[in-house]
Amino acid sequence: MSAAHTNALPPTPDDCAIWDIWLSQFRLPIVNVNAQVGTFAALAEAPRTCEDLAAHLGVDARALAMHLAALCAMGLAEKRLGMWRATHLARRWLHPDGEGYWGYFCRQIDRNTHLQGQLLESLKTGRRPGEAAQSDGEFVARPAEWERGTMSAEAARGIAAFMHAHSQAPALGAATQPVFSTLKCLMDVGCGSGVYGIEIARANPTLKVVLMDLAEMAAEAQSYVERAGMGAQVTTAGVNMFTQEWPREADGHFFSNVFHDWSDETCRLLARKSFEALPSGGRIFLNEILMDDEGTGPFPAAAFSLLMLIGTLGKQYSLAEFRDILESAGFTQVTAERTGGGYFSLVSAVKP
Ligand SMILES: C[S@@+](CC[C@H](N)C(=O)[O-])C[C@H]1O[C@@H](n2cnc3c(N)ncnc32)[C@H](O)[C@@H]1O
Repeated sequence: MSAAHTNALPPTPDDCAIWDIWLSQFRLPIVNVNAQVGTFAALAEAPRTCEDLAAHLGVDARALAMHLAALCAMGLAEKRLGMWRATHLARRWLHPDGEGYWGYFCRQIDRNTHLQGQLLESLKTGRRPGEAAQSDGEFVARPAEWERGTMSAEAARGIAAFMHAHSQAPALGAATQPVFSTLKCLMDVGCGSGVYGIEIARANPTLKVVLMDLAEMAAEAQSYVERAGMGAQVTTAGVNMFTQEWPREADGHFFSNVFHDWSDETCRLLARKSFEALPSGGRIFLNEILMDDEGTGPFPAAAFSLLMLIGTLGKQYSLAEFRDILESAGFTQVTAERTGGGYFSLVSAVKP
């Protein structure tokens, strides 16, 4: 298709259908892994908290919480007053003693044994599948690159292309948010290809944008800036957000899909670093697919969270969890809105 033809297409920021397609690969393996560890049988016997259920099954409670959210979103578990139980569907069709137990069928029809194995291991251990799995799964190997604080130019190119695809629509959605017009300079921290900073700059011609990432990724983002013809407004900075001083000129810090890569403790550290570097009145933004407050879904957030479990040190957070993290650093006025960019929401808070 020619560029002219592509540009003539309506500029929709909605790519939810594509997300539904790729996240659907998690559905059957989640059911099979939970049948295997005994989740349905245990939740058919008695309602239990996530922690009690984890102890009963001998699995990791944090990982189990992510599975329960996905099972709830699929109609197989429900949460009432903090207690989880199997729904009538799961009691009838997924209890191993039930007449017409679907477990045998689902197990045999599931061809995605790779994902099944990764989900099972991480559910049992609470950690990413081991080194052997990391070498043969593309998206598993990639985050390990940035955790070392450095990467090859080739790895940066691959990660940027991967991220660019899944971030183009949500970047268009984020860019329409009026709050960015109130800022002078926005720093896109952990920018990847820079797609968010580029689109937000395009929508706000007086806004200066700094794309910040590890040196190799910042160099890669520079090529996206040049291709977009946005060099007059958008610059890049190679900075390790954990070990180096942050540039100080920005009155807004934007993180997309960055907090979800890290533990609660590391997110608190990032929030503190942002707070220190912002002026009074400055804003922090977290662009993420949010879990609901109860940890009961929705499915895209729960499945994406499981991808984080097997590939990173993080998970998808709820607004309640982000509020706690941001307030612990000193931020106030924590709010969130769906941007219209796919499933993403923009969390925003202010440094008093
Ligand atoms: C999941 S990607 C998100 C990219 C982009 N924000 C997006 O949503 O498309 C996480 C980004 O964080 C960056 N990152 C990881 N560790 C970093 C560090 N120590 N300093 C700066 N950036 C880092 C990675 O290089 C990567 O580009």
